Amino acid sequence: MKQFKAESKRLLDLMINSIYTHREIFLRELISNASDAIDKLYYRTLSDGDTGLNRDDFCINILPDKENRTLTISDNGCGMTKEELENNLGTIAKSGSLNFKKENEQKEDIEIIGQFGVGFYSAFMVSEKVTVLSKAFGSEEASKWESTGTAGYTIEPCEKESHGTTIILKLKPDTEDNHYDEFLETYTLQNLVKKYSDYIRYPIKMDVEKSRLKGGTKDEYETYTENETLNSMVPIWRKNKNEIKEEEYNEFYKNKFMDYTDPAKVIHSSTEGTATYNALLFIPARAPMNFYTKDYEKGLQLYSNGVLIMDKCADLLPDYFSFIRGLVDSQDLSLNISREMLQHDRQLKIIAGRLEKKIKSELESMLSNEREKYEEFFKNFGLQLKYGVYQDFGAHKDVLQDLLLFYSSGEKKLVTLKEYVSRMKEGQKFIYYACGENVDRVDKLPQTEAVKEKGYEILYLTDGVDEFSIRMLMKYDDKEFKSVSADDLGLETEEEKQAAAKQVEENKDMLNFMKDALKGKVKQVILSQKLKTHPVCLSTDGAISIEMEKVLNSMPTDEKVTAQRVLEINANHPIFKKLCSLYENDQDQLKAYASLLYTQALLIEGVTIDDPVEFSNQICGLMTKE
Ligand SMILES: Nc1ncnc2c1ncn2[C@@H]1O[C@H](COP(=O)(O)OP(=O)(O)OP(=O)(O)O)[C@@H](O)[C@H]1O
Repeated sequence: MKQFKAESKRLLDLMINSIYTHREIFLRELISNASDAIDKLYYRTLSDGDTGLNRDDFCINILPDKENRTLTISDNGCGMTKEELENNLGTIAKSGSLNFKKENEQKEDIEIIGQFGVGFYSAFMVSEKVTVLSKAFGSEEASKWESTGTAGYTIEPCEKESHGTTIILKLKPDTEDNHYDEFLETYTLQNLVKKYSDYIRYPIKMDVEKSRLKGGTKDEYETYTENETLNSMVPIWRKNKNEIKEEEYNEFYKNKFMDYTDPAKVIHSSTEGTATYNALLFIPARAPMNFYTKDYEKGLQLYSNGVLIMDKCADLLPDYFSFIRGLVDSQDLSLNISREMLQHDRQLKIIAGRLEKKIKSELESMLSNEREKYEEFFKNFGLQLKYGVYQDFGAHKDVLQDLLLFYSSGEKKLVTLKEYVSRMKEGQKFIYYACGENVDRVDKLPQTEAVKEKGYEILYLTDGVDEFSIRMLMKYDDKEFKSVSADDLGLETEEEKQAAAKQVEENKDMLNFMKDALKGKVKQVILSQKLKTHPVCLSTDGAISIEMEKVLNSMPTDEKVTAQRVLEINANHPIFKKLCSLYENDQDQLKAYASLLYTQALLIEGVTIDDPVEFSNQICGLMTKE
């Protein structure tokens, strides 16, 4: 049988130019390799007993050299023999690290990063020549591997004092669009280490030039060089919860997610089993400025073995919890070659599912134990939860319904649906709600009179999305929601209903006359069952309410919707008698009255009226009538 031959040159070309989208990750890859090499030697130390090595001596060094345009990354890890150099760096997709992992599978705490055998070649994205000097631990000889990329490589013996590997990158010349020399800037290198390799477990060091006040002077400065450790090494999320102080979490959050305020809540969880991960999540104390805009990007940082894989992994959070900031670190992820994407999202789905449950239970416990704090949270992010109920055709309503708060007419504060139901009166069939711009306005709505008179609580819905969410919920604890503007509020007895029907029948002609006078603006004019002292109000027939009409029509589309309006008149109000008498004696005046009453009802609902000037003239007409 013939063997396939890897077209090395083409493969390398492919590798260099198409695997990675950000060339800056070459540094992450080389540092990860160095960390793997140190890990391997360290494990050997553990199993072979005394090798004369001390864990504290292990480190990775970065050395930029602007004059020669080189960037050197060196480690004092296991190093490579000539054969290993040949095997590992001469064969694309050959990973010594993967072999090591397989051979040491039974050992605990192995956190080797490499697995694909391609990361090293990312160096060619920024380098015209790569030189590797390596000396295997315990060997006397060192070798030099050198390559300019697709043309091949050379290996020859060389001098190297101590064990480990030194990689020298000769950076490509700058072009108009590509400034490779940015990788020689201290600032860039510091940032890249912080971004991708902050939690590598060995120190990553670099000489950094600093300035200080010259001894004995007050305003003279001198520069000096300090060998600085660039990474913080210990990921706070891997520490034991009991050992972390609140301030430590807060500082971490503020630095990492660039917020000025301490988070409202820290959620730190570690899980083993089907998915092993550490998660450190935060609920911000305030919604970011752009939170409710298109610009806001949800997602958690995703680390694999302490190396940053993705800055905003959206799949880890459902939209309704998009306010959560934080990170997840897992060894179990199926990474693809570039570590820029995940291969299969099964593992990710399991983690996301667990996180969702965890976030929900944290919110629930905040709601029961820290009510004030929860209300503050709800002020910031409640809208997102309400959108969540409405989104995806209500698929998430069960998850979210107990996290919602609405203002209650009875309690005069925010209440949960559960609390509302627990206080429902005997015989109360529905959960009542009323919509409007703000609590004060809703409180004054004439439609609320009859329900209030019964001593029933009403939920005041003041956000545009509220009624949509409530309609999506349909029921809570088997109790239907009912708008106070609905035609049948379920408040009357059978006799009351019959008496009302009789009264409507008796006044049918007048009510129809008024309807015609309003020229199609209302579907019906009826005698109201919900008004007690107020003369008039508006209700709707059909699926769209006045509030929904307002919300839908405020959206930037050309299509406008209209709620089917019903004008309700209070038969117990003196105006009713007046209407009856006008119907008998002055039908022209009745037309004007119908229009006036309708406009008043619109104003009460907070709907802009079409012709305020005409309204004003009509009122003045009445005011000056002798
Ligand atoms: N600094 C180093 N010290 C010792 N061995 C190294 C070093 N860098 C690379 N190697 C060896 O070369 C192999 C290939 O490295 P490369 O970065 O291409 O792949 P990898 O790290 O195994 O996998 P991945 O593509 O997932 O990063 C490694 O598996 C390792 O055996």
